[in-house]
Amino acid sequence: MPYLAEPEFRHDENARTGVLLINLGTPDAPTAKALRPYLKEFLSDARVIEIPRALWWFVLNGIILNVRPKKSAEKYAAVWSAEGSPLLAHTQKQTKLLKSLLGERGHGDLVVDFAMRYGNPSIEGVIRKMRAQGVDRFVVLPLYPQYAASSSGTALDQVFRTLMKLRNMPEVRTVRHFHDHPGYIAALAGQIRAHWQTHGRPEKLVMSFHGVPRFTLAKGDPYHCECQATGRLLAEALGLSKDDYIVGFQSRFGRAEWLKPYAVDIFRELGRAKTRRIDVVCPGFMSDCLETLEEIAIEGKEIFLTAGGGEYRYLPCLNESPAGIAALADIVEAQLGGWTGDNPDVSARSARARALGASR
Ligand SMILES: C=CC1=C(C)c2cc3[nH]c(cc4nc(cc5[nH]c(cc1n2)c(C)c5CCC(=O)O)C(CCC(=O)O)=C4C)c(C)c3C=C
Ligand SMILES: [Fe+2]
Ligand SMILES: [Fe+2]
Repeated sequence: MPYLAEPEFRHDENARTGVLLINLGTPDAPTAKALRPYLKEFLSDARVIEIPRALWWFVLNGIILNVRPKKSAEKYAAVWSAEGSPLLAHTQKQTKLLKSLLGERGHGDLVVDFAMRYGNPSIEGVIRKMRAQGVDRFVVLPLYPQYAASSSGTALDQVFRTLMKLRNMPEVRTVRHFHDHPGYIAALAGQIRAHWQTHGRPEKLVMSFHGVPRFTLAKGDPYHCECQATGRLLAEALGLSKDDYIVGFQSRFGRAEWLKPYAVDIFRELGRAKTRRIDVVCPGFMSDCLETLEEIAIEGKEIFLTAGGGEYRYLPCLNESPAGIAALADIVEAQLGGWTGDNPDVSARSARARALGASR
């Protein structure tokens, strides 16, 4: 087995705990040239595209990678900022803020970092970096509130693939979802309530989640149910009745049926019904990204207004909001049980080593 190079084992070092946040990843630039390798890595993942590999290889390499990079690059260019990709910029800031909040809560010894499932910084690269900093206990937190095999599942796969290459296996705790976490729901509700205090309430609140192929539901993926649960809990927190809100699914890819109702159909139908105002939130995304800023804030608005709708307001994701960061800190803290302070094994070992040294 070809192991990765690791620091030499030391008797006298305490275990260090690391928090590894994982997000999806994003191209290095909003250009077709940068999109191609990013899409190739993403769409070659068997957790994402579940059709026979040989057939998919021809479709991906023969059609998709010749057409999609240019089209997607134009969309990315519409949301790219001076800080680069919004997804990357938000994830970087969230990591910093989380580290500082955990420090304020007495966990200043934690190593906190982030990696991307596709593109840079890679999961393997960041795990190696954290190992070099002495981390041998990992809390892994994919930044997806709802579990899907195609998001959280594949992020964890990549962590485990990396661990397979380590001789000295670290301890690992993984967070598979937080779709019903009270802090997360309260953070979402607080942000929406604050918006309504200033701008009044809409006729309908649309909660748009990233879609997945419909067949994954029948095959046991909990994603659909977790999105519905988040929607219900958020509506309860806001005191909404069934008629006040609707849950939909966006970002359909390919021709297969995906989870319904499709967000685009909701926008069109609410527009046709001359809805006075809709507010749109994307609770499944912890950060604004291409899917929220382009597909929902720009395209969705156009569909609604063109169909005859009145006012369309897109409300940002949690991003750097203090309540969102506090929810992440709560989730991490819940995983730290027994992992903080000195490792008794190591303390005993180093005391023995010191005693031995003194007696020589
Ligand atoms: C929120 C969780 C996500 C799930 C579940 C998910 C499933 C999924 N996605 C695709 C295809 C694409 N998604 C793309 C972008 C994208 N997807 C998510 C999140 C989930 N995807 C995010 C956060 C982003 C934005 C990344 C960014 O850089 O801002 C893209 C790339 C863009 C494009 O060309 O449209 C593709 C492709 C599938 C097929 C899938 C489930 C099967
Ligand atoms: Fe996606
Ligand atoms: Fe999209």
